[in-house]
Amino acid sequence: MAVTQTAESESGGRAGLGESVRRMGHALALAWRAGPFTASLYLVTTVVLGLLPAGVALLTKWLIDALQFAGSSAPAPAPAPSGPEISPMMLVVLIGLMGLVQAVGTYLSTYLTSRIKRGVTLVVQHRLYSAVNRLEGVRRFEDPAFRDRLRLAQQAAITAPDAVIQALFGALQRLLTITGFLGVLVAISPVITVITIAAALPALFVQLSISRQQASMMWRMSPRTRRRMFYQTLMLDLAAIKETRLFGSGGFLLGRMHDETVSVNSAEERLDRRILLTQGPLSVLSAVVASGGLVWMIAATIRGEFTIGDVSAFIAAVAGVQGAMTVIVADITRGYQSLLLLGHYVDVVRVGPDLPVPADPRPVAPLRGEIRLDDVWFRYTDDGPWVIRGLSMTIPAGSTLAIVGLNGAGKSTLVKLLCRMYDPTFGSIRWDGADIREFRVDDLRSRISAVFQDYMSYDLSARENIGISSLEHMDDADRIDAAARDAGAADFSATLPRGYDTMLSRMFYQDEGDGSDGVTLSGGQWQRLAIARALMRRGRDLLFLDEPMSGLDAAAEQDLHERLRVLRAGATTVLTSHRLGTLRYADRIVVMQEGRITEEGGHDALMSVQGEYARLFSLQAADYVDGDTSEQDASKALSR
Ligand SMILES: Nc1ncnc2c1ncn2[C@@H]1O[C@H](COP(=O)(O)OP(=O)(O)OP(=O)(O)O)[C@@H](O)[C@H]1O
Repeated sequence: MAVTQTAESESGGRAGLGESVRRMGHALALAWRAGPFTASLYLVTTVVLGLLPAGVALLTKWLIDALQFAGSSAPAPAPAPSGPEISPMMLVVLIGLMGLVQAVGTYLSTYLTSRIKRGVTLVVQHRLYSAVNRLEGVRRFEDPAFRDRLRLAQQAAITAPDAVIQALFGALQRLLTITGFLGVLVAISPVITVITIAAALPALFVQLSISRQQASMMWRMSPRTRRRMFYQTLMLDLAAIKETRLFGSGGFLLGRMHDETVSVNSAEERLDRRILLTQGPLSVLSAVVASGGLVWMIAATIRGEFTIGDVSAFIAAVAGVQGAMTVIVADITRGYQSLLLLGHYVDVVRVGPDLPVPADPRPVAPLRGEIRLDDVWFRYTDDGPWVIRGLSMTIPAGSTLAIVGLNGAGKSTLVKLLCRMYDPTFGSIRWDGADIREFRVDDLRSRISAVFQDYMSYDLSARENIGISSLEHMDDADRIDAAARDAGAADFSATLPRGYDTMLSRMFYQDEGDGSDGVTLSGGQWQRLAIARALMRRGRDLLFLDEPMSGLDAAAEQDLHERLRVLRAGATTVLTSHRLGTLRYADRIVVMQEGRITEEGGHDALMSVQGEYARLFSLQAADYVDGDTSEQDASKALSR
C-alpha cells in the first residue's frame, strides 16, 4: 500500500525576482522548443490583439469627428478634428476590417494556445520522467519531502508551463492595450490621460490586494488541500479497499476528508467576506473618479475644448484601461502561482544523480572470483538506526548463499546494497576486487537478476509481465514460455483466455475499446510470474531470490526450489527465506541478527553448533512434525 501522507515541503515555495525571471525564461524556452513557428505566430497575434482596441477607439473617434464636422460650415464650438483626412466611408471600412482581424485573431489565438499547450506538455512530460528515470538509487524515492515534490512536479508538468506562458502573453497583450489607449489619450489631452490612470488605480490596488490575499490563503491551505487529496485517493485506492471495508474505516476517512474541506471552505469564506467589506469601497472610488472625469470632460466639450470623438475615445479608454489592468493583475497572480508550481518541476528536472557517478567507469567483467563485503555499515537515514553493522563476508562465484534471520535482521537491505540501490554508509562491496561504485550502475545491474520480496504485479499482459526484465527478448515467444515453464507459470498461463497475451489487470480492458475485462491472478500465480521474469534474464552472473516463494504452498515451494537449484547451477545465487528447509542445500548459510552475521557455515555444521539457526530450524520442524523436535525428524520434515 503506497499511498503516503507526505510532509508539506516548503521548497519550491516563494520565489525571488531573479528565480521568477529564470522560471519565466524556462517556460518561454519550452514554448519555443515545442514549436518555434507556432510560438512566433502566437507572439504576433498577441501584439496585434493587444493594439487593436486602441486602434478601434482611435478610428471611432475620427469617424465621429468626421461625422460631426461633415458638411458643417458653421463656426463650431468644438476644436477642429485632429485626425488625418480619411473619408467616413473609409473609416467605417477600416473599423470593420479591424473587427474582422480581432475576430479571426481571437480564434487563431485560441488555436495557437492549444497547440502550444500540447507541444509543451509533450516536452515537459518527457523531461520530467526522463529526469526521474535518471535517478538510479532508491533513497530519494523514500524521502517524504522528495515524494511531495515529485507529486507537485507531476501536477506542475500538466498545468504550470502552459499557465505561465498564457499569463505572460496575456499580460503582454493587456500591456499593449493600456499603452495604446494611453497613447491615444495623450494625443487628445494629458489631463484626461491622468484622469484615466487615476480612475484605474483604485481598481488596480483592489485587484493586487485580493490576489495577494488569495495567494497567501492558498499557500496556507495547501497542506489541508493535500491531506484532503490523500483521503480521497485512499478511499478510491484498490489496494486499500479490502482494509477499509473489513475494518469499516471508510467513514473515518470520509470524516477526515470532510473536516479538511470544511476548514478550507471557512478560510475561503473569511477571505471573501473581508474582500467584500474592505475592498468594495475602493472599487466604488474607481467608478467615482471615472464618472467625475466624464462630467468634467462633457462640460469642457460643451465649452468647445473637446470634440465628441474625444469623449468617445475617453469613455472607451477608461473602460479599456480599467479592464486591462484588472486582467493584467489576474494574469500576473495566476502566472506567479504557476511559477511557484513550475519551481517543483524545474527542481526535479535539475536534480543531480542520487548515486555518485564515477568519472572514469570500469567495465564490469563476468564474475570469476568472488563478491566481497568489507566492514559494511548502512543506515537508511543520517539519523536513523544502523541496519547493517560492520558486515564482512565473501560470496564465491558460482556458489549459493542463503541468508537467514528474524524479521528486521537486515536481509533484504543486504540484497538491496548488493544491487546498488543504495551505497554503504561505510565499507565497500567488491566485485572481483573492484569496488562496485567504480562501475556504471546500469552495467552492474545488467549482470544481475532478482526476485524481490515486494515484487511487482504489472497491469500488463502475461507476456509483458515476464518479458519486461529483458526487453530485447520481449517478442521471443519461446524464451517467454521457457521462463514461465521454469517458474511453474506455464500451466496456468495456458488456461488464460488469450494465453500469454491476456491482459492481467482489473484496471484496463483486454484491448482498447473492446470492453472485455482483463484477468487477475492469485498471489502465488503473480509470484510465479515474478520468478519467470527473473529467469528471463538468462546468463546473468548474480541471482537474488529474496523470499521468492512466500506466496506458494509448501509443496510448490519445495518443487520450485528443486527446479531452481538445477537451473541456477553455475550462477552465483543469494537466497533468503523464512522456510529454512528450502535453504539447507545452499553451499553456505549465514545467520543475520541485528545487521550482523552471527553464524555461518553449511546446514550440518550450523545444526551441530546448536545456535540460532538450529533453534529456528527446530522450531519450524516442530510445527511440521507436531511436537517432535528431534533434529533428524525436523530435517526430514523440512526437506519433504
Ligand atoms: N526503506 C527503508 N527505510 C527505512 N528503514 C528501512 C527501510 N527498509 C527497511 N528498513 C528498516 O531496516 C531494518 C531491516 O529491514 P529488512 O527489510 O532489511 O529486514 P529483513 O531481514 O529483510 O526482514 P524481513 O524478514 O521482515 O523481510 C528494519 O528495521 C526496517 O524497519
